[in-house]
Amino acid sequence: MTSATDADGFPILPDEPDADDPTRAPIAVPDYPEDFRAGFVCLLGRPNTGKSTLTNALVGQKIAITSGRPETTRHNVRGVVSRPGSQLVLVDTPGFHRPRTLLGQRLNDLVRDTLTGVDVIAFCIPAGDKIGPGDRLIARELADLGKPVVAVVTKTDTVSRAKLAEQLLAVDQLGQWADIVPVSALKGDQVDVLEEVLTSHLPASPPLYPTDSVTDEPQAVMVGELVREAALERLRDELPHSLAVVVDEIVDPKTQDAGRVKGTGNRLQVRVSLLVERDSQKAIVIGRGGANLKAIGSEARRGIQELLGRKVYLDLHVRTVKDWQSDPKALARLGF
Ligand SMILES: Nc1nc2c(ncn2[C@@H]2O[C@H](COP(=O)(O)OP(=O)(O)OP(=O)(O)O)[C@@H](O)[C@H]2O)c(=O)[nH]1
Repeated sequence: MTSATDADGFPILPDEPDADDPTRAPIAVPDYPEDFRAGFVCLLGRPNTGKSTLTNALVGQKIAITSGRPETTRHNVRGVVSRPGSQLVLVDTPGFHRPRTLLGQRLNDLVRDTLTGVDVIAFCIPAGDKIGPGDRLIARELADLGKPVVAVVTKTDTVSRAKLAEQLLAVDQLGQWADIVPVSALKGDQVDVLEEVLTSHLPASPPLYPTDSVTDEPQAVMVGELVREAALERLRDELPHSLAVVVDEIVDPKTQDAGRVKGTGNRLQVRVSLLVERDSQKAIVIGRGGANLKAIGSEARRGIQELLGRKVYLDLHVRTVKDWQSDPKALARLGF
């Protein structure tokens, strides 16, 4: 077992969880109604079309990186919208664009991989942008997928009603859409309608993520993102897209039984698993003498403490799960 300590001398445990350790128990999914709907939604569109902002508006918290510059989103970001009768799992993809560069080609492959695993696709087209070859390219790709596609006309606050009506017509003529929804993520306009429409295209399914806490879930997503970002930053090109992050649990010793970690005081205990597909990747993530994992842990802990506004004990584990990317639903039930 490789072990490392973080900057405060607390252990960062990179090995398999102890099956008998009660703090490692999977998160229980509570009872759900029989007609519960749950599934994956992929937000798709050219760069800068408002996908990240819309993800944030749907989830209700800032979880994706947004910026005025195109193509800032380099990896999938998930948000979970839990309601009493439904659960939308949002997958935010990199911008879909013409494969001019190898990196572009890789991003497009990633987009296609993502699309095969989702239940409904939301295709984002800004209200004020003329429909161009990029949009037609995406529309063609989507036509062959056999999945419901909701055309989302974004940034409606930037145009007049007449312009919006014109754009809705143009979008209607662009392809076969399950629905067309105009929305302004910035103003929060029609975001609830979009949520309803997307949910209507989900299959009957038990919740894919724990539903007990609507407000805690985005927090866990953000914690996971911070760990993932720290890992990608540290590992750069060594480990491209086969790294997944699972937040196993967040325990507050002030209000919950804190388990068996001695010497961590009142720190929030955050347990996170890094999933890789091969043992060779596991060795990369851990690094020599645990150096990579230690650096990832320190960097992520700084961000998590800033996010949550309190001291955190971060417990990182690296696990090999063969081909975790191939079955998103099975993975979701594993807690991913
Ligand atoms: N006025 C207005 N601006 C918006 C709206 N949604 C997004 N924007 C702006 O459009 C720009 C791009 O938004 P993002 O959400 O980063 O777009 P994206 O599609 O995720 O971009 P990539 O990561 O490059 O693919 C940002 O400057 C946003 O503030 C909206 O509803 N109204």
